[in-house]
Amino acid sequence: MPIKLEAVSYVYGENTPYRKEALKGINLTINEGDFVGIIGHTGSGKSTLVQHLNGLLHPSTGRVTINGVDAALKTEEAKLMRHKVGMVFQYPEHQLFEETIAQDIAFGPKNLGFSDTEVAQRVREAMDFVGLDYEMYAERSPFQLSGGQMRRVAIAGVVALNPDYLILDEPSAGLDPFGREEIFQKIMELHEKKGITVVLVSHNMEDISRMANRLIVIDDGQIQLDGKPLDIFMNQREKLQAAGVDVPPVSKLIEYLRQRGLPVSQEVISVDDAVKAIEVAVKEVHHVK
Ligand SMILES: Nc1ncnc2c1ncn2[C@@H]1O[C@H](COP(=O)(O)OP(=O)(O)OP(=O)(O)O)[C@@H](O)[C@H]1O
Repeated sequence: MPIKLEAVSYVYGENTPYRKEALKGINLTINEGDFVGIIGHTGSGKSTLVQHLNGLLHPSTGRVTINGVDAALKTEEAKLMRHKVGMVFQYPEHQLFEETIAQDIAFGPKNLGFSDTEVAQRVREAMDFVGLDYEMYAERSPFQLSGGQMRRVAIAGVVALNPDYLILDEPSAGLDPFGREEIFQKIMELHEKKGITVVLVSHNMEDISRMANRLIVIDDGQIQLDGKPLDIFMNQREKLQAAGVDVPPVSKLIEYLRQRGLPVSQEVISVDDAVKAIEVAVKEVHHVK
C-alpha cells in the first residue's frame, strides 16, 4: 500500500503576518519496502512533510492518500489507514509519561482497543524487538534510562502498534555515538526482519546514506533530488566536474574508510561514495540558488 502525496502544499499561519509556505507542490509516492532518507537543511520542510504521511497535518492544497484512501477523512477506513503509519517524533522521550516502561509501550495498543492479553503480548514482543529485556525493564520507570534506551522505549511504543510504515524524525538527535548506533541497528532490523517501510529524516548525511535505498533532498519546501544514493552521487559528481569543481577522488574515499577502520570492499566504497554524494548534492542545491 503506497503513501501518495499529490501536489501537496502546506501553509503555516495563513492570513497572518507570519505566513509561511513550508511545502510547495510536493508529488511523492512512498512504496512498500522502501527505506527512504529525507535530508535537507534546518527549516527546509522535512518535519512538515513527514507529518503529512500519517494525517497529522492535512495539506492546504493537494492530497495525501494511504492505500488510496484520503488521509484527511474522518471515516473509520481512513483512521485505520493512518494507524498503519507509525510516527516517532523528534525527542520522542519527551512524550514518555507513564510510570513504567511496560505501561508506556502498552498505551497505544490499549487505545486501539486490543484485549489485555493481546496488549501484553505486543508489549513483550516490542520490548524484545528493541532489545529491552522484559523481566529487567518492564516495571522500571522510563525516566531511569539513558537517552538511547528511552528512545528505544518510544520506538517500542510505535512497534507495538504493528505499523506497515515507520516514520522517524531525527531519531539520533542528541544521542552519543553509541546510542546512535543502537538506534540505527534497531531501525535497520525493523526494516529487514519485519519488512517495515521506513522514512527517516535526518540532517546527517552519513546516517542516511548508510541505510536508505532512496534519498530525497528537500530544500525550501520542494523536492530537489530523489533517487538512489549512488545515482545521485554520480549525477552530482558529473555535474560538478563539468562545472570545473574539485570533487573528491575515489582514492580519498578509500583513505577515509581506512582511517575509520572500515573494511574497504567495493560495497563499502559504494556506500561511502553515497555519503559524499549527499554532501555534494545538498551543497550544490544551495549554491545553485
Ligand atoms: N508551527 C509553525 N508555525 C509557523 N511556521 C512554522 C511552524 N512549524 C514550522 N514552521 C516553518 O516552516 C518551515 C519548515 O519547517 P520544518 O520544521 O518542516 O523544517 P525542517 O526541515 O523539519 O527543520 P528542522 O531540521 O529544523 O527540524 C520553516 O521555515 C519553519 O520555520
